[in-house]
Amino acid sequence: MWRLAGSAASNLRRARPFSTCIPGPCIVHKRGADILHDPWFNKDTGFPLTERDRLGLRGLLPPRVISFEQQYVRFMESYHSLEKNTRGQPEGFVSLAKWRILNRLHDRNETLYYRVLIDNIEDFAPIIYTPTVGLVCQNYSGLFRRPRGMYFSAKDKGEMMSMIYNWPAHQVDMIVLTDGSRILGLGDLGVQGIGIPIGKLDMYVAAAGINPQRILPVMLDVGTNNQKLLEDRLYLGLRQPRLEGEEYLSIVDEFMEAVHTRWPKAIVQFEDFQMKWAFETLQRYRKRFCMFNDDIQGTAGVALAGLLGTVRTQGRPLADFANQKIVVVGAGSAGLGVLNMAVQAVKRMAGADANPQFFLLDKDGLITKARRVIDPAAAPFAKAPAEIEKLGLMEGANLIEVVKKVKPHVLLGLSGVGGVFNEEVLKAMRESDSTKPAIFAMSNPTMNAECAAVDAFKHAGENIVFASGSPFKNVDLGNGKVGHVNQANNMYLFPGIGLGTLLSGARLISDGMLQAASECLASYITDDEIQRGVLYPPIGSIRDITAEVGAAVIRAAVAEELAEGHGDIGPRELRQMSEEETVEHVKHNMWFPVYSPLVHEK
Ligand SMILES: NC(=O)c1ccc[n+]([C@@H]2O[C@H](COP(=O)([O-])OP(=O)(O)OC[C@H]3O[C@@H](n4cnc5c(N)ncnc54)[C@H](O)[C@@H]3O)[C@@H](O)[C@H]2O)c1
Ligand SMILES: O=C(O)C[C@H](O)C(=O)O
Ligand SMILES: [Mg+2]
Repeated sequence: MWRLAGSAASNLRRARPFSTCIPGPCIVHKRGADILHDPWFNKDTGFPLTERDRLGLRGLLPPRVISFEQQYVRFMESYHSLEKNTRGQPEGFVSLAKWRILNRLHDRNETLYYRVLIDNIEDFAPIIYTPTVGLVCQNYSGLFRRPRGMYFSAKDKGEMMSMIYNWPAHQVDMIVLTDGSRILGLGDLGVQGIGIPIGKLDMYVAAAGINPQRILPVMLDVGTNNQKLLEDRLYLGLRQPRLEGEEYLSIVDEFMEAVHTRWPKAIVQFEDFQMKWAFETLQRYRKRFCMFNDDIQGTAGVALAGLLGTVRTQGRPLADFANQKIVVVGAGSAGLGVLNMAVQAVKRMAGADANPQFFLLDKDGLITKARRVIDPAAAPFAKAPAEIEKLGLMEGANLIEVVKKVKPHVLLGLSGVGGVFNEEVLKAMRESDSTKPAIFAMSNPTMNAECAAVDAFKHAGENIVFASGSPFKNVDLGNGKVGHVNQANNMYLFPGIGLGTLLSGARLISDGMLQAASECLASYITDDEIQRGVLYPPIGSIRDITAEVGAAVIRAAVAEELAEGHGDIGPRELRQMSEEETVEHVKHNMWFPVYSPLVHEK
């Protein structure tokens, strides 16, 4: 019987798996030192003596066998002493040191890595995901020690069909793909953007229980337009300007064909593509491949769930969403994705003729039909000049004017510009027509957030509802009152979208499946939580919420007759499952990190 000390022990106990599946033996095709160097199978000092004999490991490890639980405690102790030893150091330095220690474990022993990640997700998500992952991408070429995932470059044209077979796993379920052109709000980071697919897939394992042997982060390196990187002698990507037009698309086409040939049912999540390619590739592939764009579609679902929550915080019926005045700052892939989904929701609630009160701004101010050059994707949301003249506004009006004149219920930022919700803008939100004005500063990472949580409560008032894309601490409002900070991040949906699609066996991801995911997230929050300004569940319960979202996606796929089944479970069985049974089915299929007995096979 082992004993654990302090919080490491309680975390480990609290996070017992809800999955009942007992892992069977795992077949390995290697022996000896090769196993110790393979993070998928390595157990470090945790190999039992019988296994050491069976796998040719005797003598390659110190004699004492250390249990999984002891290894866990040991890691957490070294993590906590790192925290102690770096106290008072600059924030970026500390975050990178934490990322390094986690990354070393990731490279060495994935089972232990994912166990500590799942059990401590609240503390570790800000390290392996936003905001630290942004810093990691910015410094990737210098931090690089070992490769992770696959790199397809413009120089590999014509070779991808054979290259895809270089990946050692027989089966891949989930791929996250980027071309590095718009990494968070940090711009074009070229090959260094690979950190994002890695972080997203870590969330897939932690939140959705996707087996880490079946995930694949991919970088499509078509060059970079980041001059600083092109001049950096340590830069690890192609030192050439980005491919454009047909040349670019032919590279993405070739990659998608190669993936589809080897793993016809793998799901591809497009991540952090600059806007023009984000929309173009979504349109190009969504009917042919099982894919989605997380920044357009995942973000939209999370934002819509939060927007519906804000209607509830005002004590109004959900149908009142059709009357909400929402100012969206940022007309890129994320902002337009949100508006598309929000308009669809209004039309469902108030009929096709409804005229949503949504206002869209980009770097040139309020977008109206009077604008000379307008992006086709933004055109449907451009206001008619006559309509806004009534409010005393005109084409290109700046943010402060718009907020003062519109008095919006919600101010939502997806601009990538840190601090654009300045003191004046936030103070103007005090005149909002809502009893509970909502401020969503959704841009990432932290320094690119439109405002910090503390400033939002200070300037816009204590009765606001606040959400940000990157985590902020709750705000102490004095007198025992707390301003709750929500994290409006697509991490609440993409893992469930991927897992639900996988288990449904659908060959494509429909709008209905995405809408079901968003509605499921929206309905997860109780009235009591809503009263406290809580719009999203705590990240500590992300595995639970992902199971619910996954089940909602499966049921939508079944209802639309897209579900073809997965493994032993066919479409008929899926159709016959009740709502609760579907959730149980999803939970049962979530991978959970424990050491499986290893059996060698040649
Ligand atoms: N919280 C989340 O889940 C989430 C999801 C996706 C994207 N994001 C964040 O949203 C941001 C934008 O992402 P994107 O893919 O839409 O980028 P994008 O480059 O496609 O779009 C950015 C938009 O912001 C506009 N903009 C720039 N400066 C502005 C200013 N001063 N005022 C008003 N608008 C301005 C641009 O004109 C453009 O329309 C990034 O920081 C990203 O990290 C967050
Ligand atoms: O990566 C995130 O944290 C969210 C989102 O996908 C983004 O691009 O900012
Ligand atoms: Mg993204």
